[in-house]
Amino acid sequence: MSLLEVKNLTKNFGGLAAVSNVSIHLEENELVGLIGPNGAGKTTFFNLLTGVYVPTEGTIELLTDNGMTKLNNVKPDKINELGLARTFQNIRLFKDQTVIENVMVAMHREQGNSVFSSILRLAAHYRTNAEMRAKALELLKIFNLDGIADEKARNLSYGQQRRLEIVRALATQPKILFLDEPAAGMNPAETAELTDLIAQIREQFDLTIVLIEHDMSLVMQICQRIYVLEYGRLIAQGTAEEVKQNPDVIRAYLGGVD
Ligand SMILES: Nc1ncnc2c1ncn2[C@@H]1O[C@H](COP(=O)(O)OP(=O)(O)OP(=O)(O)O)[C@@H](O)[C@H]1O
Repeated sequence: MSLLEVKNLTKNFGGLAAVSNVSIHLEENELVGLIGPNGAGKTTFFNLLTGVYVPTEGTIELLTDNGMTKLNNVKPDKINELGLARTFQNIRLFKDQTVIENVMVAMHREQGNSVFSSILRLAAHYRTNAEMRAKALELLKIFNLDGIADEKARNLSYGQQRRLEIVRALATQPKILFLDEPAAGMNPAETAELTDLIAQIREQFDLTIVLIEHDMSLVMQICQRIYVLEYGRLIAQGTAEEVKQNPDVIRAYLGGVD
């Protein structure tokens, strides 16, 4: 059984099929790339898997303690609780809160929707605020952000803000992490550092990671499998080598759409 099974997923916006009949599977602890020209449907696909959009057709099923559980129609908060976390193409931080506050808010979210139950569970989980802070600092350290934990998020460099977004997603203790263009706007040195970090957190947290990325070298370097979308349809899948040589992929990219 796969960790996540997506079958014949379709999302129509009026007459436009942004995602059309796409089937994929994700296994435990793998790093998978999702690529394709601009407008191919990559972000829409993430939005479907994380509950932002309800699919027009098809099914999304996650392996949980109760077997395969259907995620169609499940709200984003609940999906997050079930173990799916994501970052966004446009950075979404609480800019006027500090770096560590941004992480601690995300840790709260991990505990559920109801404030009351969240407080009870939090109390059991992290007995003190200090304990929670220590946990947040541990995560920040991995991303070399612990030294600026008390800085306002808005004062961080672009690359640091992108890394903080990943820490926030990790703070919800996901099984699957969806990263939407994590290296966008980064310089080559920052991108190389991020590439290593993504590979490292997969190991360390036993995660499955799905990556949308325009930086092909990043995708080709670290992804074990790659899915390619074009005009909402899945046109290829396989290893980096297989995908690179696929005539449909070459045509899609040389077609000048991207
Ligand atoms: N909420 C929406 N309403 C209408 N059309 C939408 C909506 N969201 C996306 N689309 C359209 O669906 C198609 C796929 O968009 P999407 O953003 O998923 O592509 P993408 O592969 O992530 O592109 P990019 O690489 O540019 O981020 C595009 O034609 C887009 O204009």
